[in-house]
Amino acid sequence: MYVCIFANALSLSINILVLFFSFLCSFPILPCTLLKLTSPLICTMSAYKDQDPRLHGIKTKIRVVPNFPKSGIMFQDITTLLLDPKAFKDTIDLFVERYKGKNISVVAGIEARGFIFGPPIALAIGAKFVPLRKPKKLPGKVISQEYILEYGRDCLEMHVGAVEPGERALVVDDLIATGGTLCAAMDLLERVGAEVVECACVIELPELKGRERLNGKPLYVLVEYMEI
Ligand SMILES: O=P(O)(O)OC[C@H]1O[C@H](OP(=O)(O)OP(=O)(O)O)[C@H](O)[C@@H]1O
Ligand SMILES: Nc1ncnc2[nH]cnc12
Repeated sequence: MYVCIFANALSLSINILVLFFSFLCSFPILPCTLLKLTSPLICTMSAYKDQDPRLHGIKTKIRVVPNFPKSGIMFQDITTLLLDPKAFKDTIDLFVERYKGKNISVVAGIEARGFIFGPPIALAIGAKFVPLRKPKKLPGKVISQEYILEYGRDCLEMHVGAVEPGERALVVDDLIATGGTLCAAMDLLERVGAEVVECACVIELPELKGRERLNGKPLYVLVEYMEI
């Protein structure tokens, strides 16, 4: 009799499991939801993978100019995005939604295009804005960091005293290519004792593998551009 009760219980459990899985399969959307819940890395590093409806509009407003400033470079021109107030606002809003309430006290923007996106984000999240400038532009005492670009060499500088040890910083730029610029920016901030919480860019050129140069520091981008 006990064998019979056990066999019935087993068969009931199998039936419940079969019913549960058939139920899951009748909702094709569910596996994506589960993937989102179980793999935050995939979902948080590139907003595009989340398919926020605003992202398509942003991507379509970025103009690609072949062979600028040098032959072979596919230049990502964000000036066309700035011409569209909705797409520009959506860009800022997406970053603000991500960083509001994260206790970030400093937004460091990289010259020149990080100066366009950084200040509105800083104001909206209640942080100060610190410009990281090209050499000999800042009048006060500075610290400097050299780096190598997709098309040349450059250097970034930051005012001494602009950022205090222990501050939580967000680095903002329009684009990551090789990652050299973001590395230099993070080096400057970490040299004065700040904690870089994340780097944020509108565009990533994934083929240049800049993300891999950031020593595991999180990078959040809105759109990716593949050259092929
Ligand atoms: O990931 P990386 O290979 O370092 O390249 C990214 C950097 O290149 C571009 O700036 P650029 O140096 O052309 O300066 P600009 O904004 O002053 O024109 C871009 O705005 C980033 O700051
Ligand atoms: N392809 C690109 N477009 C715009 N800015 C860049 N900085 C480095 N590479 C770039």
